[in-house]
Amino acid sequence: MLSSTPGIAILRGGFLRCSAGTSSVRVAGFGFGHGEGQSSRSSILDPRIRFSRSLSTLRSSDSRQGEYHIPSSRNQKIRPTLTSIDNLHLVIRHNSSSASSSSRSLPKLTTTTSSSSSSIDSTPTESSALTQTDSKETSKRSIISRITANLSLKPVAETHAKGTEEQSGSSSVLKLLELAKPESRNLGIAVGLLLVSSSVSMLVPLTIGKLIDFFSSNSTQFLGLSFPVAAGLLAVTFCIGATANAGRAIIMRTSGQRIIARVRNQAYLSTLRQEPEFADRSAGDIVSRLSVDTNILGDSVTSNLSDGLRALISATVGVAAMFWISAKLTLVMLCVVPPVSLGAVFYGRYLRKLSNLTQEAVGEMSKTAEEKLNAFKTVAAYNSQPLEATLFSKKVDQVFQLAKKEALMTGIFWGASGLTGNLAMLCLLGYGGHLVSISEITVGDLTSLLMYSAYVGGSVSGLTGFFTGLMRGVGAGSRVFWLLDRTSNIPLDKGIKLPHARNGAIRFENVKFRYPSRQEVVVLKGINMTIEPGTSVALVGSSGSGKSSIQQLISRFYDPEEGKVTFDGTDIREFAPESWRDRIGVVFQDPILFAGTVHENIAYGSPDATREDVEEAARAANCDFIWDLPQGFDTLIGRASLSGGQRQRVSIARALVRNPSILLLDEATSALDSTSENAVNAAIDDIIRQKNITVILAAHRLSSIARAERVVVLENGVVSEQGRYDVLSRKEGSRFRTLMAAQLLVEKSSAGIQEDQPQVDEGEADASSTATRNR
Ligand SMILES: Nc1ncnc2c1ncn2[C@@H]1O[C@H](COP(=O)(O)OP(=O)(O)OP(=O)(O)O)[C@@H](O)[C@H]1O
Repeated sequence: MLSSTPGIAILRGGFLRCSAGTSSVRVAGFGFGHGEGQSSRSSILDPRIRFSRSLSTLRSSDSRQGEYHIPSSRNQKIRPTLTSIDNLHLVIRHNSSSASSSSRSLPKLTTTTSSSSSSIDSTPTESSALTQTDSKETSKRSIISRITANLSLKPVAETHAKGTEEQSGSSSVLKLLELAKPESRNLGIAVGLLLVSSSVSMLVPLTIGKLIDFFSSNSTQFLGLSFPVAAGLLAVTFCIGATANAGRAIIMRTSGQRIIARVRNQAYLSTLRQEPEFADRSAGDIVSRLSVDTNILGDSVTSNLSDGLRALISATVGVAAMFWISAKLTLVMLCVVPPVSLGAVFYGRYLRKLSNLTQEAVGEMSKTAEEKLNAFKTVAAYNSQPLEATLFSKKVDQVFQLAKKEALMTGIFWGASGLTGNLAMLCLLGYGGHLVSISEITVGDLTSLLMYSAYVGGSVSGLTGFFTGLMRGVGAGSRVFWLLDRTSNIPLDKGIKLPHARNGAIRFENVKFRYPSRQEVVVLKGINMTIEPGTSVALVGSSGSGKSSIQQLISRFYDPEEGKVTFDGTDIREFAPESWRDRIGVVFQDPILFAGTVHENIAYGSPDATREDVEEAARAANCDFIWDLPQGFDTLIGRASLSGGQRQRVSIARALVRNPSILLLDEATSALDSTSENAVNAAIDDIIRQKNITVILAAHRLSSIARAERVVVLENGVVSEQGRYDVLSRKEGSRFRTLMAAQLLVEKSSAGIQEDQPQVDEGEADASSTATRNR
């Protein structure tokens, strides 16, 4: 079942077949992200790479003997070569239950000896589920369900299987059709109208041929009727055709737009439910998927489908009519179809590939522009316009190069198919003229044939356009579906609901963490600390020591790589993130305001907050300035229409209005002047004194740190010291004193030398300021 050789693990037996000669997988060097959701396209498609990634995770996260379940959908032959693990005891089991889905859940580590596996990534069980409903969660859920219900769509997770990488062509076509399903009634009507309008337009060549024969003969009958009656009937028929055509176009376009709207809403909802890291990494690309790709996709399932159907009907009816007029001539014409169709298939495939590349390049371009436009003032202040223009133009050039390739291919294809069509027409004229001269067909028949062949030619090129459009839609679809199908690494609604009444200590137990996007840096190397409910803790440490990271782990924007964060004794991974985050108020270092009124900004995330609640929170956060604004709380503000300090205070009010039981303040007073800082600190003091909110503040300033009951000093990824502020600041040689030396000195000198102030020697102050300069 397993083989354990220093450096090499060979898998065989009933778990995972292996054989010599299959390609080996080097574990070292694969920089995969933490968790399944970070996998690249190839890693999902290629089980060997999934396998290697899993091993690399195992290597980095657990050096104990362990049984490691690797989800694999194929019974693959694998011979992995472990380049840097010695004496690894490995059991690899082909797990049929996980094989059925392309699971993205974090892999589990279980002990080999225990039959009842003790999972590190424990999944919440039904028995531990708490039934108390949270009204805020319910209202949020109802908003989401309203969005999806209005669009007659099931929630993302139900509609699609678990996240897959970008779709293959056939599955995208199926999904494309699935998308059009809710519109099937409308589309059915449109197809009916299309049949009517196409049939009517196919009457035109026949009528013209008959007209020529009618006028070139002495007959009094046209189409078996008197000329005026026949002409009147034809006019009515053409009117019906025109009405049907208009109806078809209206219905098709409206359905298309409805499909686009539905996909956009779904894709955006799916994006919002991803873990923050995902959006940080690919915001520009997501915007491009939501705007450009959805448009292409919508066009593909409606206008393109409609044009394709019309072309198909025209071609079929046209060919039938041609056969009816002259089978010989028609056969001559049809010689052209196979080469054109073959060309269309190759061209369509090429176009699909190109379309994917183009959309990716457009995504990159949008990302670049978006990033720089968001930092417009920085660009202007550093006169970086030329540099930015150059960077953007490089991205534009990538799009242009791809468009050029497409233009070249399109030109060649259409030129060649046009030439083939014209040559066929010449053959038709020559051979048809001969048939007229031997009276096998009339001039009118030849005219009708010529017209039908032009119609059929047009239809064939329409079908080609349909095929290439479909391929383009499939390309765009795979990008949109990828977004729709992606399952978050931290699914918002998975887990138990946390009742508001429940409170307890937050405990970090040997927490190790690194950012998925920067695997080489271990930010937290084993954090252990306990924060009792209703107490306040200041996280102190040099810049980059991990203060914000700790707060992000508490918010569950990320999960630890090892160890756990518990609340009231329960791993916070067991709580549904939505329900857990409802307990938390966060004030970020760089608070963001949205376009809207001050009231809306403070009530953001608390839809039930009344004006009184908002005003109370604003008062507590010392937002006096709001009352002086022209329209008070109804004043419209935007991203940057308040000062930094005002933004920070609004942000504190936003956190307080949630009535949180945990308040995370990340440098919450860094943008405030000393008067405002004192006022906000006084507000924080009040909160701390009330003892019903656990306050965790990351701070550099002594004035903020001193408010907290306890100080936790972070150094080199671990807690190097913790204790009460007054104790640490007085303790000779404490890490805290060394870190704060410069500030303690300033404070001492500004306050005059007081007996009760901590004594800091010059050496410490120098060391600290030198360290700061060096950094
Ligand atoms: N999103 C991210 N992706 C990758 N690395 C990150 C990310 N955010 C922070 N880091 C890195 O993690 C480390 C800890 O950062 P963190 O923001 O937690 O420090 P901090 O103590 O809060 O710093 P500061 O006091 O300057 O705010 C730093 O080395 C930083 O570069």
